[in-house]
This record gives sequence, structure tokens and C-alpha cells, in this order.
Amino acid sequence: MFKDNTLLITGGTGSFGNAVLDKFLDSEIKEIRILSRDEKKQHDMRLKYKNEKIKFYIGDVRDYNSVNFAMAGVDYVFSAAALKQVPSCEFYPIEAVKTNILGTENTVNAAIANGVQKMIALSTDKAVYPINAMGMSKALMEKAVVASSRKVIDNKTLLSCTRYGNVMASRGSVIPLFVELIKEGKDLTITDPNMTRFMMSLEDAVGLVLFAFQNGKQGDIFVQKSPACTILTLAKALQEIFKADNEIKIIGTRHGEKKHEALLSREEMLIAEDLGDYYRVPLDTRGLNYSKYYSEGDETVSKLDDYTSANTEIYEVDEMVELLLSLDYIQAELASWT
Ligand SMILES: O=c1ccn([C@@H]2O[C@H](COP(=O)(O)OP(=O)(O)O[C@H]3O[C@H](CO)[C@H](O)[C@H](O)[C@H]3O)[C@@H](O)[C@H]2O)c(=O)[nH]1
Repeated sequence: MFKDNTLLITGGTGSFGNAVLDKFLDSEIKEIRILSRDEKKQHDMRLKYKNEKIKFYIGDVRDYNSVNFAMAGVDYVFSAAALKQVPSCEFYPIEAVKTNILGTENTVNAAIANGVQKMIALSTDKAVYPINAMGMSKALMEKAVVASSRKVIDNKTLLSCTRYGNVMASRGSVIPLFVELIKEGKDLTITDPNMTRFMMSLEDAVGLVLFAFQNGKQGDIFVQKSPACTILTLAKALQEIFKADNEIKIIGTRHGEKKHEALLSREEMLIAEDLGDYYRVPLDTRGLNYSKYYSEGDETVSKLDDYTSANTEIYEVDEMVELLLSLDYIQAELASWT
């Protein structure tokens, strides 16, 4: 897939970069550039991989020159640099604007200026009907990427986005938290037992990005069809796996949380192409004719539903047990537990 190519991953020391490096290094790729701010994380990565094909660039997507410098001679870009913690973006929304929106805009502009062939920007379900600053900034990031895709001359640089939901067992997320609470014999702190979340593995997330890479056309947004479950189901499944009987304590919905997440809005569902495991939302090529915008609607939109974690396939406890047991993280925890 990457024979003799140079790839740039912005925010490459994060979970996405770590998930793809082994796989990419195993190909005939020429070079992988990691652009990020943190020397320590780059150092750790350098020691971990000890591979000449990885080149490290210290820089910040907020600074056009640093992105532009890393972009020279690059064929493909995965734009993963982001502020993605809900609370920190809530407290510092303008920082989210700077990294997620303006930083991605810099990456797009540098990609176009350097004749990059393809760039995939990573987004999240929290960008659909966003209620927190993280989701809002990601929503505008998507808009900026899609708007830029309309003005690329001769489609020389192909721009597309992927949205994924919660990545199971990612650092700081609910699954490792519940496992810790189970181990310590503490109450399982459930926000709302009926709250639902899409359940994706890190491999799913990588698969989605690679699918977008291979199939994306100008301005596309890709999502993967994913199962979901309620938080109560998740807690019960973990209790079953670890044969635990911790009490359940309802703590209430946290700041900036939605009851259900959405991967596609109903307007997107209207135009989405069903590709089996994925949906492709093509570029909206309607002209910017304002009078039409105000006077013409589309009846079919009213008949459609959003694609949400409440109306996708909802896993019950036994299905969640099976899914969780397929995760390396759960297997390792289980091994150390017994
Ligand atoms: O003690 C807890 C913690 C979480 N939850 C619930 O578990 C679900 C998942 O919570 P996570 O914290 O794992 O994930 P979030 O959907 O809240 O979002 C997470 O993933 C985001 C990226 O998509 C951001 O990184 C964000 O900061 C991070 O919390 C939510 O319904 C939440 O209400 C509980 O019931 N109890």
C-alpha cells in the first residue's frame, strides 16, 4: 500500500500512531514522519521502535512553518494531532480551536502546497450534534477539511475524514476504570445506566482510517458501522468476566456528556453510501445558492433517523462479554487477575 512512499502522521506519538507503526513498518514504506510537540514521547517511541525509517519532527500543527517543514516530499498524511479530552477542551475551548481547527487547516494548506496525494483527518462521533467544546471543534475541523476539498485544483490532494466512536479500553476511558474498580473491590460508578456508547476497538479505528485511505474520494467522510451498549450492560459484562460482584453506584451524567452519541446525522444518512461495514458520506456539491437554500427543502430528510448509539445494533451482556474478551487488554488483565 505504501511502497516507496513517505507518510506523515501529525500527533503521531498518540494512540493512533502507536497502533499503526508496526503495521506500516512491516510494509515497503520509505519513511514515516512523526510530527508532535513532546520530546519525551518521541524519545520513548524512538527507543521502542529503533527503526531508521521513522523520522521525528518536533513541531506544532498550530505553527504553519513547522507543519510545512515536515511536509516536504510527503506523499500521504494522517492528521491525528488533536486535543481530545472533553474536560480540558471545556475549560480551554480556544486551545481546542487552535489545535483542532486551525492546526488541521494548517495541515491541509501545507499538504496542498506540497502536492501531497492524500490526507485523512481523524474525527469523532462527538462532532455530530456536538454539545461540548471538543466535539464542536472537531465538527468545525471536518467542515474546514471538506470546504478545502472543494477548492483543491485538479483534485491533486485528496482530502477526507473519518469519524470513530469510543475506542474500547483507551487510556483514561471507562473500561480500564471499571476494571481498576473491580480489582480494588470498589463500587462501579455508573453515570447513567441507560447511556449508550458505540464500541470500537483500536483495530477497528485503524481499519476505518485505512479503508478511507484506500477508498476515499475528494471530501468524503467515512464511519464504520459499530455496535453499542448501555453502560449498565458494559458494567455487568465486566463483572461477569472478572467474576466480581461490586455494588453499582449511580453518579449522574458528567459535564458535557450526551446520553447517546451519533455517527451520522439524518441529513448525512440521506446521502450516505452503504458500503457494507462502512458508510461513505460524499462531498456536498450543492452550489452556494442562498435563495435556494431558504426556499427548497427535502422531504426525505424528515423520514430518516440519525445513526446513533441508541438505534444501531445494541449488544446485550453475553455479546459484550465476547467482544471484551477479544481485547488484548482484557485478556492481559484477566491473566494477571487469576
Ligand atoms: O466513571 C464512569 C466513567 C464513565 N462512564 C460512562 O462511560 C461512557 C464512556 O465514558 P468514557 O470516559 O470512556 O468516554 P467518553 O465518551 O466520556 O469520552 C472519552 O473519549 C473521548 C474521545 O472520544 C475523550 O477523550 C473524552 O475525554 C473521554 O472521556 C460514558 O457514557 C460515561 O458516562 C461511567 O458510567 N462511569
